[in-house]
Amino acid sequence: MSVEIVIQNDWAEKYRPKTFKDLIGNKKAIHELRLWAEEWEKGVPEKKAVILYGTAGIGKTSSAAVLAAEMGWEYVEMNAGDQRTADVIERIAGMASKTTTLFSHEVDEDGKKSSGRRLIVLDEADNLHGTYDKGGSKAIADVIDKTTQPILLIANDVYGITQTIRSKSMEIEFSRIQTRSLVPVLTKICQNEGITAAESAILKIAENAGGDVRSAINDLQAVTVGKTEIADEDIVISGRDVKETIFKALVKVFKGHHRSDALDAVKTLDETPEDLILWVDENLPIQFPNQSSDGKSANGINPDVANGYQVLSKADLYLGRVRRRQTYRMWRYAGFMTTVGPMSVRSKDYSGFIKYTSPSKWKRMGQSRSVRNMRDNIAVKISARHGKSMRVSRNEIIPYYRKLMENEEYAIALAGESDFDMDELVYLLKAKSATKKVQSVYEKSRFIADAKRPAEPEFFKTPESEKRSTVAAADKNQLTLEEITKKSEEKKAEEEQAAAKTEEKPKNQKSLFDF
Ligand SMILES: Nc1ncnc2c1ncn2[C@@H]1O[C@H](COP(=O)(O)OP(=O)(O)OP(=O)(O)O)[C@@H](O)[C@H]1O
Repeated sequence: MSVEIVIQNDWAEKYRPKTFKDLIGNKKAIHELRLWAEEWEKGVPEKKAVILYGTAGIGKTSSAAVLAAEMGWEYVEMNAGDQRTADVIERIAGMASKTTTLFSHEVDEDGKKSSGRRLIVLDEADNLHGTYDKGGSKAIADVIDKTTQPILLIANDVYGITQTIRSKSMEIEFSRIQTRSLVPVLTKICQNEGITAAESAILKIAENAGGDVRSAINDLQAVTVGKTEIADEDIVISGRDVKETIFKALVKVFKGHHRSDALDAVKTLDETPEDLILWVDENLPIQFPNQSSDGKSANGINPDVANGYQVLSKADLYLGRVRRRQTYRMWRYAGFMTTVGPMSVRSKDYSGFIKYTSPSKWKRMGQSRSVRNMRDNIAVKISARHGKSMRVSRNEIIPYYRKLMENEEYAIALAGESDFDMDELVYLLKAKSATKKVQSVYEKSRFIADAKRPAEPEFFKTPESEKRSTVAAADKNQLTLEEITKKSEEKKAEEEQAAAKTEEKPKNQKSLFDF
C-alpha cells in the first residue's frame, strides 16, 4: 500500500502571525530583534547577522517574516531543502546581500515604505553540515563578512552553528510559550472555525503541547476533525500515570528478594530498557546511601552503589550496541541486567520508605536534543520520498504522518515505505518510548521496507536474505494487515530460535554479570 499525503487547510499556516501584535510570548527577544533591525536603517551595524534560536514552533520564523513586513524589507528565504551547497549560498545569499532591490525606496501596495533592504533568512542553520549543505558553514561566514544586507539565521540548537558564524552574529534566544498564553490563541481559532470548545479541553491541549504553538494548533485541528464541539473527554493525553507504576517496580528492583518479581513488575511497565536504566541510575545512590551504618567502604562510597553502577554500565554497553546496530534483541539483556542487577549486587536489605525521583534534568535535556535530531532524520526521509523541502517535511508533513499513523495499517505502510527505524517510530506514533505497539509496527513494516531496498550486491547475499526479499517483493502490494502480522510472528519465532542457538557465552562466564 502506498500512501500519498495531501496538505490542505493547515491551521498553523492559516493562523501564522502577520504583525508583532499577533506574536505571543518572547517579548524581550522580539524587542532585541527590532532594535537590531533599526540599527540597519541607520547604516551597517557591527553585527550584520542575527541568530534566532530555540525549540520548534515558538515563533522564530514568524518573527523573521513579521520583521521583514514591518520594516518594508524584502524577505529572501533559503532553507535546507534548497540544497545549500557553498556554491548556491554564495550565488543566492551572496548576490542578494550585496545588491539592493530594483525598486528601492518605493511604496508597496499596502502603503508601506520599501527601504530597498533584503532580509536574507537561512533556516535550519544548525544543520549546515548535512548532505545538502556541504561547505555551507564556510560560505555563510564569508557572506556575513561581505554582506551589506541583514542576515537572519534560524536554529533550534545554537551549539549546532559553528563558532566562526556565532562570533559574527548577535544571538537571540526564543523560549517555549507558556500554557496560559497558548489558551487564548486556541480559543480564538475555535471561535473563528465555528467550534465550541470546553475550557478544560483547550487547557489540556495547551498543557500537552509543551510550549510549542505549532503542536498545540495541530493537535487542536486533529481533535476537531469532523466536529463542531469538543469536550474534555475528546482529548486523550498520551501520558499515563507513569510515576505510580514505575515507583512500585523500583521498590521490587531495589528491595525485592526474587528476580522473577522484579522482572514481572518491569514487564508490565511498558518502559524500554533505555528509560528504565535512567530511572535505576538516578535512584541507585538514593536507595543505597553512603551513610549506611555497616556498608561503608574506606573512601566513603557505599560499595553497593559502586557494584550497582558496574552492572548498569554493562547494561549500557548492550544499549549502545542496540543504538548502533538496531539489534533490538539485545534489549532483553540490558533490561534483565538493569532489573535484577541492583538486587544481585546488594550486600544487605535496605528498609524504610524511599522517595524515588525522576531521571535528572540534564539527561532529559539530552534526550530532547536527540528527539530534535531524530525529527530532522525523519524529515530527510520524508523530503526524499515526497520531493518536498526539509522545512515543509518537518513542519507540515510530519504532523500529517503522525495523524495518519494513528491508524495501524497506515502506520505500517508509512513506516515501511520510508524505512523508519524504531526511534523514529516512537516519535511518529506519539509514544513515550518503544512500547510493544511501536515494536509491532516496526516489525511488520520490515516486509515493506525490505522489498523497497535496492538489491544486495551478490557477495552480500545469503540464502536467508534472498528468501526474505523475494517473499517481500512478491507480497509487497498484496499483503493484508493479518498476513503481515502472521509473517512477522513467524519471522520473530525463527529469529529467536536462531538467536538462542548462536548466542555465544564468553569464556568462564558464570552469569550475565561476570564478564
Ligand atoms: N509566538 C507565536 N505566536 C503566535 N503563533 C505562533 C507563535 N509561534 C508559533 N506560532 C504558530 O506556529 C506556526 C509555526 O511557527 P514558526 O514557524 O514561527 O515556528 P519556529 O519557531 O520557526 O519553528 P521551527 O523551528 O520548527 O521552524 C505559526 O504558523 C503559527 O501558527
